[in-house]
Amino acid sequence: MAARVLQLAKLISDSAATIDKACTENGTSVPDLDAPFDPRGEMFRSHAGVSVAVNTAISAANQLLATLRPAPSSILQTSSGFVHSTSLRVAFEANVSTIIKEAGGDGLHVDEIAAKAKIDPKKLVRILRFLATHHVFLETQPDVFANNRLSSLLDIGKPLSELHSVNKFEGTSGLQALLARILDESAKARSYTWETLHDPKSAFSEEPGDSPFCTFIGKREPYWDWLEEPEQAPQLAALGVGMGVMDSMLAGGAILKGFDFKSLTENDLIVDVGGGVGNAVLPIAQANPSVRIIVQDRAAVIEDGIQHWKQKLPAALDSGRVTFQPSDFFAPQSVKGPSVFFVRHILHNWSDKYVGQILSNLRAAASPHTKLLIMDSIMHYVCRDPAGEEGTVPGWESMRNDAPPPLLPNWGMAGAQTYASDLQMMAMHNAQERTLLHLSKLLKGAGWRLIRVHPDPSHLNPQVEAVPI
Ligand SMILES: C[S@@+](CC[C@H](N)C(=O)[O-])C[C@H]1O[C@@H](n2cnc3c(N)ncnc32)[C@H](O)[C@@H]1O
Repeated sequence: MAARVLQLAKLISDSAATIDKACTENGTSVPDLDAPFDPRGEMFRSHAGVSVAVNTAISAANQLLATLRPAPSSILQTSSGFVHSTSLRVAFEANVSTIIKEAGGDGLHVDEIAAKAKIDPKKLVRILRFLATHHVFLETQPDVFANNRLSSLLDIGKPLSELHSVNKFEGTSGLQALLARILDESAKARSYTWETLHDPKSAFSEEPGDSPFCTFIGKREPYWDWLEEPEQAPQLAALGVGMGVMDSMLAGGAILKGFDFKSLTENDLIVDVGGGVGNAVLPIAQANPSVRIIVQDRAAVIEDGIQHWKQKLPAALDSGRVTFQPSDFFAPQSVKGPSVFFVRHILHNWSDKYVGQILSNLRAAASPHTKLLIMDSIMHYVCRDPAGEEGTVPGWESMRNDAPPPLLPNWGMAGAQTYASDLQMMAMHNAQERTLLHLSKLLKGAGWRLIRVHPDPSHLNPQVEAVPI
């Protein structure tokens, strides 16, 4: 009997039928894996029922793989997961996708790719073959490689001749900038996770200086401080652009589908706390031409932010409606009683001890009418959720949407990105993503009450709303 295997296979074939029917009815199609990435090809995901069908198929396919593959082979494959990131880094840093694209035609011989990349073709070919086996690049003829949907995302979209500049990511979607950081210092930091968790000096620490990243660089210097070293200028610039990837992935102004930013008037003020270059509030400023916005961040980031807005929305800067302000969120907040304190991708960079300080500083500056809006991933248990008191918060029900058995309740591989992000926070900052219950307790401890969750259609960035107690 292989009842479970048949059950998983049926979930996959039923999902495929749902996707096919939706595409046929809407005149769209599932993009070809062998063709370069085109954002318009993602249209099919918005048809009714398709996103659940896609998640079901992804979750079931991975469970089927784990069920059918010999267990020793599965665990060996998992143990060498780093080969994916190291191989991807070689292809990325050597600009292989751009070299292939600029050559035109149906693919390029590895000797020609390697000559342009100035690396040994005998070594490069094995890396490209490993990646092609995992659906990144195509080997169209022996030793000839072409771009496919995944490998084309390694191309920054600028000519090869411009890819040596420090600001090569400026003006891009940010995906490649983020890849650059993940494949470099993040990957290296993560490989020191065990050493850091095992060492009595760092094992139970909540300090950012005790992260696996610090073990890797060999000094207790938190990531944000390291980024400010003059020799890390390209890394700092890339991270600023990389943060914008969340916005390009949340196409269609998804940030505006949660909290009602459009109802704010010229009497309202949003303070984007730790706002970086102001990527998160840019769509808000575009959609609402009245609301005033202050973007606060470390002094080192402010000038990048101003330059970013000079390109994207100069009128907002010129009118003074949007301003940048150097600020430290561990010091008392200088802006009192704004309409909204907006905190995106900040709390997940800090351990509970520091999140308590950030939230308390904001609470001390809040008026009774101030709303606190937090955007971070919300973690789910892998098992079914017994839904404690957080289950009564408006919006939570539609966010916690368990997968049907025999799939993992948290949708397994279909939702795995948030778990990777959680461990990324551990590696770089000794910090974490949180469950709603965890966040609710931290809010309460700092004088805030959780009142609503605005689920995000893409599940990447729900908005959590709180008010002063
Ligand atoms: C992950 S980024 C998020 C940026 C922005 N909120 C967004 O969503 O695009 C974290 C930001 O926190 C800023 N930051 C780190 N420590 C800070 C501090 N003590 N005070 C203010 N900002 C800080 C960093 O400079 C960085 O821009």
